[in-house]
Amino acid sequence: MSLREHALSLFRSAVATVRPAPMLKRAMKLQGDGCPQLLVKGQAFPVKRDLYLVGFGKAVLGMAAAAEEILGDHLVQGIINVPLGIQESLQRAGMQEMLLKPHSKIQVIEGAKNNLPDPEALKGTAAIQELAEGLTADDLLLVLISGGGSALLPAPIPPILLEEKEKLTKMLASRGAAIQELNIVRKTLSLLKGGGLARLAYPARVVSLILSDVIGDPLDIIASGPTAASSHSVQDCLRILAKYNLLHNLPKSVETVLSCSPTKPTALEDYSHVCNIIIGSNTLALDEAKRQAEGLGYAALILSTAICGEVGHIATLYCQLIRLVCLSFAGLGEGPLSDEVRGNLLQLAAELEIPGLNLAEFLQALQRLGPERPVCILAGGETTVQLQGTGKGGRNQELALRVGLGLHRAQATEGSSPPGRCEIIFLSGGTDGQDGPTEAAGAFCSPELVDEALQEGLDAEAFLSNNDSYTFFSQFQGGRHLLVTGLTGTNVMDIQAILIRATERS
Ligand SMILES: Nc1ncnc2c1ncn2[C@@H]1O[C@H](COP(=O)(O)OP(=O)(O)OP(=O)(O)O)[C@@H](O)[C@H]1O
Ligand SMILES: O=C(O)[C@H](O)CO
Repeated sequence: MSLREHALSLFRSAVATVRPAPMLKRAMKLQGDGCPQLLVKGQAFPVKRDLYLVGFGKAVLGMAAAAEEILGDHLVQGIINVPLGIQESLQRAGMQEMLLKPHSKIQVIEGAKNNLPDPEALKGTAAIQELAEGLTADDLLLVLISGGGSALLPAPIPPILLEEKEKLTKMLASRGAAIQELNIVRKTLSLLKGGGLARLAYPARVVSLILSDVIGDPLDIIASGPTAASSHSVQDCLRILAKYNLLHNLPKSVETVLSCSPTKPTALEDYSHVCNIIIGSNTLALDEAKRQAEGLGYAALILSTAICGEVGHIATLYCQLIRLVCLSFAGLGEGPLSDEVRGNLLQLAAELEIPGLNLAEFLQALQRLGPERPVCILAGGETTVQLQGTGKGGRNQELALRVGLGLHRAQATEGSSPPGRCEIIFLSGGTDGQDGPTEAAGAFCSPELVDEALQEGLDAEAFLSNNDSYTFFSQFQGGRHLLVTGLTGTNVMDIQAILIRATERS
């Protein structure tokens, strides 16, 4: 198998492990007939009367199908908001287990085309809101939450219009706001986000099962925390709007809502009826990829599950890591050249502030690896892209193209192939199967990409400067380097795999 096939198979197995059905079945059970109890990760919740289900997010269809199977007749009614086209896409992909059965008690509403709130998602949200409002103290509400939930549960506080909120979030995203910042703003302007759904469902017991797509798994940020106490205030929102220079041209309606927002977050006591439980994350997916890589004969290391920061800086980080491995394969793991690369990497890591990353320790582990076995470096997280151009792309394709360009430049300055001649493949992909508003999940690259593209008349750098990575990869070698999986029905952020093996020296 080629490195590329290995990378693809690692990506696929990482995604398979966080598919909704196996994950939900591992996490939840219904126990006892007379007085049934819902058991979630060791916690018991008595089902006193009726059991309801709501959900929103890219992975929620499969989560709901698995939940309905577990809950059986105890489930009275459910409503879920899921991405537009997901049922057809999963059907086409033969992923029947992610679809609801024909006489399901769960109503499915599809919306949020291209991960943006729309009137369909608004309609679904109104139905969820009505269901939550009608619950009593003896009811239990199971809430299924996954990434993409923010766009699928829009409820702008009047008089804010949906289009106004959409425009503002789009502007924040395009100026490089991180998901934390984006969702702090969304929470402030929404009825159901920031714990609003849990408050509406009171006095019913609320149990939320959450598939995390945010670094560090923060309950109040994932899908904008509709069932979690928010630790943020209107001042945090104002600070973010000021940071991105948006404070001075806000719509009147947004100004009105901001001026009436409570200055303190809601008290924790208001959430004593709620239990939020993370059932899946990027870590779970990367652990599986590592296991698979080892099975394929690689010395595999996980760099971090919290990769974040500007895409260009992360590309540099990966290029330098690749260089270090190649130097080590060439027997130059110790010496001035490697020391220089290590110094650059530590400097970069200090600037990037990737949560929990101990790069010095990682580099030591890397140094201990010999050239006998191929090396696999795995990482996960979510980079940010500051859009400058008008092209089509996503952060994974942009990252792959930048890494390709970086490896090419390094070769050009060294005047030869990487020392010791290494075969290298880099893959970056979104576990949801959709990278930005494109049909691809991500892309592969290698150090040869830039030269090969030039032979086809494609200038990688020009595409990058227009944020047009998707167009580049679609045209280059007939789209061979695009990672196309279709919607996967799950979502635990992005995954990167770097595979390197030593080749014969020339
Ligand atoms: N032309 C482009 N080139 C590079 N990145 C882009 C481009 N257009 C959009 N993006 C990036 O794509 C991201 C939005 O993609 P997507 O809708 O997949 O978001 P997401 O973060 O996966 O959504 P969620 O977090 O809700 O699951 C943003 O980070 C945005 O900067
Ligand atoms: O929906 C959202 O807000 C993002 O996917 C983060 O969870």
